[in-house]
Amino acid sequence: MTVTTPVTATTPATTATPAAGPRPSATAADHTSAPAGDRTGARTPEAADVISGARERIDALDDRIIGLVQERMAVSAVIQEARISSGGRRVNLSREMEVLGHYREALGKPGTALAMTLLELCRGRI
Ligand SMILES: O=C(O)C(=O)C[C@]1(C(=O)O)C=C[C@@H](O)C=C1
Repeated sequence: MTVTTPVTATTPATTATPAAGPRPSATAADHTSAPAGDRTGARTPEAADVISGARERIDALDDRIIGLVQERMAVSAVIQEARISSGGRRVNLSREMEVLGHYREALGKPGTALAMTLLELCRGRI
């Protein structure tokens, strides 16, 4: 089986401190049909190696994504504080429509859901 590796960048996408924390430990379900000590679900050692390596890359990418989300939250807070201090409202719906459209164009319908989650992280629930 061939595993494609579309992401090749190795430089950090942000200077923000990655939010690395403890990862959940394996549950009993992870071990039901795999060799002892294997958490990949692979049926061969070769596949297990591919999966383990790719998972390390995913973990590193997730750390960068989390760092970018935290950076976005901080920048969004600057905007909201400036607007509120000037007498405006926290939320600007026309701008949110632009953000939603941007994500939808790039990622399709699930991109809209992702953008909505990001907006909620950045300005709270409305
Ligand atoms: O761009 C703004 O005006 C923001 O306040 C930032 C932001 C965002 O996080 O993208 C947050 C709240 C607004 O409702 C719209 C967008």
